[in-house]
Amino acid sequence: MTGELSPIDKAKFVAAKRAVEFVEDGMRVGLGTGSTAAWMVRCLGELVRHDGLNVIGVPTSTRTAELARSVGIKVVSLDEAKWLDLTIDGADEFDGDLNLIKGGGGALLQEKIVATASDQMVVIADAAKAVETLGAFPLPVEVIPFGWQTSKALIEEMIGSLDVMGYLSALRMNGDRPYVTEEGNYIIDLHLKRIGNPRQMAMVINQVPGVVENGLFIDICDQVVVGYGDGRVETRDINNGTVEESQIEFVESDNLFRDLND
Ligand SMILES: O=C(CO)[C@H](O)[C@H](O)COP(=O)(O)O
Repeated sequence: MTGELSPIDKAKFVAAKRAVEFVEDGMRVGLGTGSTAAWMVRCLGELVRHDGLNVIGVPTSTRTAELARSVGIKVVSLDEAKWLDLTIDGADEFDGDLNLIKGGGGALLQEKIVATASDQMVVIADAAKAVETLGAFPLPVEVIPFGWQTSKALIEEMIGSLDVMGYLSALRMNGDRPYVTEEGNYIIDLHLKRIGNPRQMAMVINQVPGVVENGLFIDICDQVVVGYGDGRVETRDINNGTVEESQIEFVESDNLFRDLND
């Protein structure tokens, strides 16, 4: 079964497997969205079903909620949980300060709210997500549909004076229609190539009327667990500056390795 996994899936899987070691009995856990987070939900489900781990999950999207329920994790809303011990989520990019770009999967708003409501955020990623400077991945900005073209023009105007290499922006599409988030909003992807000052960028973008949130996660992430295709895992901790290395074994399991296309 594991022979069917690509190196990138193996990297995502081992990062996820290591990250669920952070989950303790009785915790309320934010469950991220995306292909790496889906591995984490499956790994957590295994611990719930086979080891009797008692956790409550707060999902960041409908697809994560469905997956979590299907693997046996009890799911509640953030308002029911109120505060979380830990959130584990993927990212599109992370830098040396563990600042992130998120939202490639369109769930940035719920992801940011859930991560911010957590004592600890652990990001899981394959090594290709590590960058020196954020911005090669287009920065998603969630805007309300009303007047979105005006918001887009204002964003371009405001970020034009910041430390970036380009400021092309594009409305995210789903076929021939705008992509619509779970909150009914649109996403504008900013092709900046390089974000010299992510903190300033995040603040400036959120000043534009119509902007709901942007995909820059500044000072939110505590640890990044980086997976490699050969099973190696590095856990980088921003609070104590440590990098811990470990090796994760692939354990064949029909439950874990199904739905690879999630
Ligand atoms: O921010 C996200 C979804 O909004 C994802 O975490 C991000 O896009 C990474 O996804 P993947 O693990 O599939 O590469």
